[in-house]
Amino acid sequence: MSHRPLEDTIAQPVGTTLERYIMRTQSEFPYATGELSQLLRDIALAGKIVSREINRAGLAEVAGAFGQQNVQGEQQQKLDVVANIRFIRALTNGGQACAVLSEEEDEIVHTGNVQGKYVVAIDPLDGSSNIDVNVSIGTIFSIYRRVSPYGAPATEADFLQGGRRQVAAGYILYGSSTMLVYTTGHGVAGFTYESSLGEFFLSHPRMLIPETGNIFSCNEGNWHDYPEYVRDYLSRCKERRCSGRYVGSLVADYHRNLLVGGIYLYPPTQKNPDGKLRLLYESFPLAFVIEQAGGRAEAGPGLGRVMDLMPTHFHQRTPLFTGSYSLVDELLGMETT
Ligand SMILES: O=P(O)(O)OC[C@H]1O[C@](O)(COP(=O)(O)O)[C@@H](O)[C@@H]1O
Ligand SMILES: [Mg+2]
Ligand SMILES: [Mg+2]
Repeated sequence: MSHRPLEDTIAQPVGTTLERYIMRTQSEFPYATGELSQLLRDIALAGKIVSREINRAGLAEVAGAFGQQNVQGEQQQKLDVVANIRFIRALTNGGQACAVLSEEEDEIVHTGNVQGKYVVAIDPLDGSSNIDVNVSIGTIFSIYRRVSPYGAPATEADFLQGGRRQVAAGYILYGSSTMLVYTTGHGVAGFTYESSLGEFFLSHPRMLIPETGNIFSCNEGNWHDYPEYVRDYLSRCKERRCSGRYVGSLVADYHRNLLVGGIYLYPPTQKNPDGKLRLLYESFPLAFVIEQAGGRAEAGPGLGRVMDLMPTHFHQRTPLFTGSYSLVDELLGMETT
């Protein structure tokens, strides 16, 4: 039996852990006093726990519906509730977040950390319709520095600051591997979870989306509801023999396009005239990441960049067109042709 020379084993670096990367890049954070670093660690910790829960998704105790509806009128899945509890608990115990706004909660969740300088908006489990069919799902998060006074509970204003006031944002993808991807406004980095070591390792430094791509991603079942410019754009993609790819989990469709180029579209439909996706904990964080990766995120012709939208309420929705710069540019150009 041939033994790998010890040198080879020792020579193999384990890589940069998330912990080490956060410490190394902490100086980039405004106010760089370690609180935001701790917050990112808390999110990563909850992500590891939720990843473990998701790996057991087929087992009765975590499979299926929870039997309650959330504020969006959607049936909550058990894992929606589990993920929601795990993230809120980690953010509460971590001490840096004074409040959390979650897709699964009607109102702000005050953590009791009134000295905490940050608030977090979160989609604890994205792609809920795919949980029980073993298809990739995710978590999406957005972090703001609070504007309300320290020492008092957070206020609505802390969450309605607008996309440009995010200090950090990202997502966790629970797929063939579990990945954490985030930005603090200094580029985008991706980390892959090595569960046997319980560590996220830097696997995708300086993520940049290709300027163009050959993939369009949307639920064509809504074709008849789509505005004409969207149908025209999709027809043009098909004439160009682009590939249609739609997982039905925003994080999974978005991540694929971020790596290989492409465009994700969730236009307004009759059922959702403002689009389906939520501004504060789906569109804003993914818009921040895609812009930092050289891509674009738009709400549609005449509505402008997602990051420039000013929110008025917690669970508001927005159309979303995001991905490779030239593909989104082309889509916006359709309206006038
Ligand atoms: O079934 P549809 O209408 O295509 O919608 C799918 C979209 O809805 C979502 O599932 C909404 O997110 P949640 O699962 O967090 O509610 C996205 O992940 C996905 O892109
Ligand atoms: Mg979602
Ligand atoms: Mg969700």
